[in-house]
Amino acid sequence: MGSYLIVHQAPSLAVSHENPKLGHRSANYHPTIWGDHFLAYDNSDVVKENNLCEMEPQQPPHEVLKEEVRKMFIAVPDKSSKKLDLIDAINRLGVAYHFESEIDTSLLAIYGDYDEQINHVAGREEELYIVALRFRLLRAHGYHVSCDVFNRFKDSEGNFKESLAGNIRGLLSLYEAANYMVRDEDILDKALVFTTSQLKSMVPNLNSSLTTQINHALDMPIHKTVTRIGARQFMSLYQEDESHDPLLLSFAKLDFGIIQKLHQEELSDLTKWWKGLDTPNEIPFARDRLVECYLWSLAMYFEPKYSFARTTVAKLFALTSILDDFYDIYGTSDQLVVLDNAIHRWDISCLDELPKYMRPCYQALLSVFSEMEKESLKVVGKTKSVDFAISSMQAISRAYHEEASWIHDENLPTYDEYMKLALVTSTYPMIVTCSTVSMWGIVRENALDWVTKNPLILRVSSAIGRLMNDIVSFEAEQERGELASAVQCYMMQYGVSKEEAILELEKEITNAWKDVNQEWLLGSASGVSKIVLERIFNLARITYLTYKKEDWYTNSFSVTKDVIKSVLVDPIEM
Ligand SMILES: CC(C)=CCC/C(C)=C/COP(=O)(O)OP(=O)(O)O
Repeated sequence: MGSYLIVHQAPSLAVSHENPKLGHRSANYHPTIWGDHFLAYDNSDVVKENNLCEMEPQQPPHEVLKEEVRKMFIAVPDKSSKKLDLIDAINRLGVAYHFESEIDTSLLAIYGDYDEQINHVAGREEELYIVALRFRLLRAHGYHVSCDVFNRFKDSEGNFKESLAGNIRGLLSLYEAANYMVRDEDILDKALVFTTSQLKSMVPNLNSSLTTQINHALDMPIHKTVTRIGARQFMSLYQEDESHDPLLLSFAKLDFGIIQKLHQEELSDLTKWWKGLDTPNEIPFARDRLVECYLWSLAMYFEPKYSFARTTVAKLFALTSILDDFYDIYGTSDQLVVLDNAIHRWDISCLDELPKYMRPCYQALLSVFSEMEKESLKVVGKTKSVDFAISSMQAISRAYHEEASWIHDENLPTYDEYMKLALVTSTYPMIVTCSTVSMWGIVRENALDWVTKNPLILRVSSAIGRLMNDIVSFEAEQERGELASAVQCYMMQYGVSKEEAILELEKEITNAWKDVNQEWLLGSASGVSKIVLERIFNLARITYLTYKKEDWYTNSFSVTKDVIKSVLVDPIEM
């Protein structure tokens, strides 16, 4: 396998202004660090979705192990705390998708007994772990259980009992549970502050394994973790835990390896497609980030049955990233008018009107949606839904174009004006619409009606994306003439400093997560497609990883590289 690190260090992102007023600027983005790496994966030995029984020769068959895990799951009574541990491990190891109905049945029973079980608990410190775990698993699966269960761990002054201080397991469990808070749950706000400070203060005195575990949790709570990335990391922790189940671990590793091969094959095909666009030569000023885009799409859905949606959405992320660079960086005002019109006419005959450098991207865009039509015709016998997907792409183009006019006119909109467009250019409404259409046959038609109404969970996760992105990238964008950002517009509208603006926007992000949690619970209870809700949730998760410190999408020399390596390159050791 060839080396994937073509470029060994991040070049500066200094901007070159050929003509800042009219466009044709460049942000000097570094080239792809993956090159043709994924082309090298040989497709012939890939185990496909319908052939998951194939395995490494010395391993027990995948299906046999799966049935053993199923038996083990059924053998543990729902009333036992061991069941909660097992559900948690299965979830965190990334194999819950094999046991959905078993987990649902158990959690329904656990939910049925919730009040009774809680009444049995006297609030002893050692019970904090299990109370918090039960709460977390039920909320994660859509049950709106009450946070009053944590009252019993408070002292007469309403603070968490000091005696909980040494209870690492309980504190970690409460910390993870508190991340599922919705608005007006003061006790969970307090729990998060209390557990965070307690855990941080313990770190210097703990052994290295516990330190890793705590630092890891503080950095990335389970709730905000992308399943596939979390699974890879959790496997090592689980293996070190003396009470781990070797059979479950073997199954999880085997499953991870099989799916990794499928992902490598998909990336190999995508790389061939991407090479057809010849981005390094045709559009050298644009970000060449196919693999990073695939990671985003993989974060939304890793399971084999979503292969078509996953690859389609990866293509859309990659093409949208190029469009963003046309509008933000390189296109002149006149060229952008032609581009936006062509996207609105959605007709291959527009090709000749476009500047040469825009043509491959336009052509590829139209053909991705044609593939979507073909698939839709094949799966449900009609293509109407693809019109909604096209409209969502046209809406992004229009919004990008309006944003570009702010750049060219050196105009700073108010925060409210800015956010109206910026929620569209976050890409989430388009991605979720196209994703829903690409999952045809797996989701029901009314899911698309719901998505096109731009429900609250979609609006707030778009806000998380937009605000997190802007907080880490507004200064670099400003240097190259993109004045409008959430931070800048907020400062202007409210007459506050940069620091104050960022603080306020961070509060908005915290509240947005509470709304995502609330809408997850409400949506689950009111019959909204869980499959679609989960995609939106997962978008918020990959956003959190990508933008929590810097723009790790644009800069591939970052955690993104390590994550891609761990999920898509490094084989799993059995
Ligand atoms: C993986 C993803 C999210 C791909 C979609 C393309 C995109 C909009 C990336 C973010 O770029 P940016 O930070 O330059 O966005 P903006 O210009 O909207 O701030």
